[in-house]
Amino acid sequence: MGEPLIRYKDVEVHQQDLCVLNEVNLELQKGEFVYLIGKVGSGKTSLLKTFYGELDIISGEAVVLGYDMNRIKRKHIPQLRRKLGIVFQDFQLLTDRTVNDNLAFVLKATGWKNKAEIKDRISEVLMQVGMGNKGYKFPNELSGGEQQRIVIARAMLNSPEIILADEPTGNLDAETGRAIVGLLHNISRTGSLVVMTTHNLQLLHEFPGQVYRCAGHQITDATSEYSGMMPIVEEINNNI
Ligand SMILES: Nc1ncnc2c1ncn2[C@@H]1O[C@H](COP(=O)(O)OP(=O)(O)OP(=O)(O)O)[C@@H](O)[C@H]1O
Repeated sequence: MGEPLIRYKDVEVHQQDLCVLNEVNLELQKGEFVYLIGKVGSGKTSLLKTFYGELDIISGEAVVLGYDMNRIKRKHIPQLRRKLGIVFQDFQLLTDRTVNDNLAFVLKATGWKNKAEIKDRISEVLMQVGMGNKGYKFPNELSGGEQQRIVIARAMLNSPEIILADEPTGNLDAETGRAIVGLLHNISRTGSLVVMTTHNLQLLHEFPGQVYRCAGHQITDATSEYSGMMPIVEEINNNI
């Protein structure tokens, strides 16, 4: 195995004066699909926010894509974020422009200049998320699930090594949510590390991955608890 893309050793995560998590030890590798689970307020989002420099590390060693997150300078954070795909509620689509223009906006902001290359890249990511024919639409002309696909397409634009998704299925019906997680799962198979938070434990069976649980200010590897889990429907059938 190569150098982990995210390596945390005895990290403490705070929200202002509150210690949210301590002794966080993680090594997350290329191509892994990682779930962060845990009750409301257990620290999942806070941990994700430390990965992209939104929340400072209080103590411990934290390295993300080679950046030392204890010492990273503010001016280097945009550089790091360009290598990450972020799928968060706070990063919604701009409602005053089409899908194509939303995506072009990000590419231009990250240094793309050639119009033909911008157009090609946009078509490519829209195809990848199954939205090849929706580029001309405005966000409010799309369903919640379609908008989430576009948000994922936007996160993929610069071929990030890591995708961070905070409850990407949060506002979606079960079937649409599954399709979104399926999409993220496929992206991880192409070599990106995908880290997502969820409250929907059924997903852990359908799309297996590494599972970390936040509870009692600690994070523990819970993968083995879910690797043999059976879908609820099968369990019921087998019990009849
Ligand atoms: N901006 C903030 N300022 C102060 N405290 C915060 C802030 N954001 C979160 N917290 C607190 O930090 C703790 C962890 O919150 P966090 O959002 O990381 O939990 P979570 O596991 O992601 O919860 P959820 O499942 O509801 O999304 C909670 O006690 C929360 O109240």
